[in-house]
Amino acid sequence: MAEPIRVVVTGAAGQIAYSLLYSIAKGDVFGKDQPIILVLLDIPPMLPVLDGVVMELQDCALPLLREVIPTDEVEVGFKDIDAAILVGSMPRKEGMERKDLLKANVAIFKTQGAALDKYAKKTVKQLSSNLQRIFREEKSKSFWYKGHHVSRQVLVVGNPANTNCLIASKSAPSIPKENFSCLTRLDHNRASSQVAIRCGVSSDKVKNVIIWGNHSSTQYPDVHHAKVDLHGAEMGVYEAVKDEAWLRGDFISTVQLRGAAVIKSRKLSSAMSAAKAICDHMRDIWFGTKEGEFISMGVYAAGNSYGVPEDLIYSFPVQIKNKTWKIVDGLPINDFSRAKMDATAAELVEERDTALDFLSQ
Ligand SMILES: NC(=O)C1=CN([C@@H]2O[C@H](COP(=O)(O)OP(=O)(O)OC[C@H]3O[C@@H](n4cnc5c(N)ncnc54)[C@H](O)[C@@H]3O)[C@@H](O)[C@H]2O)C=CC1
Ligand SMILES: O=C(O)CCC(=O)C(=O)O
Repeated sequence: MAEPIRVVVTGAAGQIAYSLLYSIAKGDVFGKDQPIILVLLDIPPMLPVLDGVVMELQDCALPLLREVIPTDEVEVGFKDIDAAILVGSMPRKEGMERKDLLKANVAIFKTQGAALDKYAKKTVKQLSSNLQRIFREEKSKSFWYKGHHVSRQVLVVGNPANTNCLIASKSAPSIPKENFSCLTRLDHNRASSQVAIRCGVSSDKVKNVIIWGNHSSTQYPDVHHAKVDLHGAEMGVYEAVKDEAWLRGDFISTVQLRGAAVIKSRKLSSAMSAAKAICDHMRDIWFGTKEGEFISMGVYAAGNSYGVPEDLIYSFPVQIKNKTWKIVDGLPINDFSRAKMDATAAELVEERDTALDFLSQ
């Protein structure tokens, strides 16, 4: 059996982690033969709660789970990690926008980026030499050579996720920007599911929806390139749904505002579906996306072919192979889509500038 990998989850005493940790520990993310050391990072007042989570994980008697390390120290949390899932931060309450969390949360991601830079450094050096070797070996395979190899992955979940991810990455200058991504898979899953329900098919019959931009109410769920398998016949979503007004109206706003709708109803933000999306995101990084399919994730925008400003973490359609992600280039974009992609980019520029302003004070 393989050597154990070390996975840190921050905010490990919180509600998302409560669903997430079990799925990771039982092999849903990194594979059914991959032993795991789980590192649980939270703040000092939550240590007693973490003790309870450790007890429960032990009580699950999961064969892949080799060790559980609860801690409130970043130097323990981030040491030699193979994957970091940064959930820990404040969630919004009813009536707030996610960007209202900027001031409270961006400072956390600055500190954690700096800690990753410092304590995950050894593995990062290893990544750089891996990168060089892979680039040498893969030079002839043009498509994936242009992608970004990621062996030590940092996924930012805490909101506002895109901007927190950008700040964490900027605070970790020795770690390649390609190692950072933020979660928009929950929005992606919501969009697929809405189309599937509308068409009366299961959600696996819908592929290639795209979430462009920010994990916020300006995000653009786009189905112009998506396909539905409608009882054996594959067709475009517009053709399958036959209701352009819905696709351009309520479909988009339902996905954009779903997080707020869940908060209104549960008085707590999405947790089970967020944990499932984190698993989908990480599993696709580890094992690759299906042939001919793409998924959405927030990645560093440098070099994109869609005219999105470069110094942002923006959600794009992405394909992944051999732990190498690549933005799907060259999809045709109509005027309707262009306007929405630009609006969400503008919000991200504003969030980034506000965050940098807070951090410089
Ligand atoms: N990107 C996405 O799709 C989604 C993002 N979220 C975001 O995820 C975050 C967490 O949500 P929940 O688990 O529901 O919140 P929660 O309040 O249940 O748990 C958050 C945990 O983070 C801990 N924490 C706070 N500061 C920390 C720090 N500096 N280091 C380590 N841990 C720290 C808290 O003590 C708490 O245990 C929120 O910001 C929420 O808005 C939630 C759902 C989806
Ligand atoms: O909406 C929020 O602020 C928290 C949860 C979340 O990001 C979501 O449900 O999409």
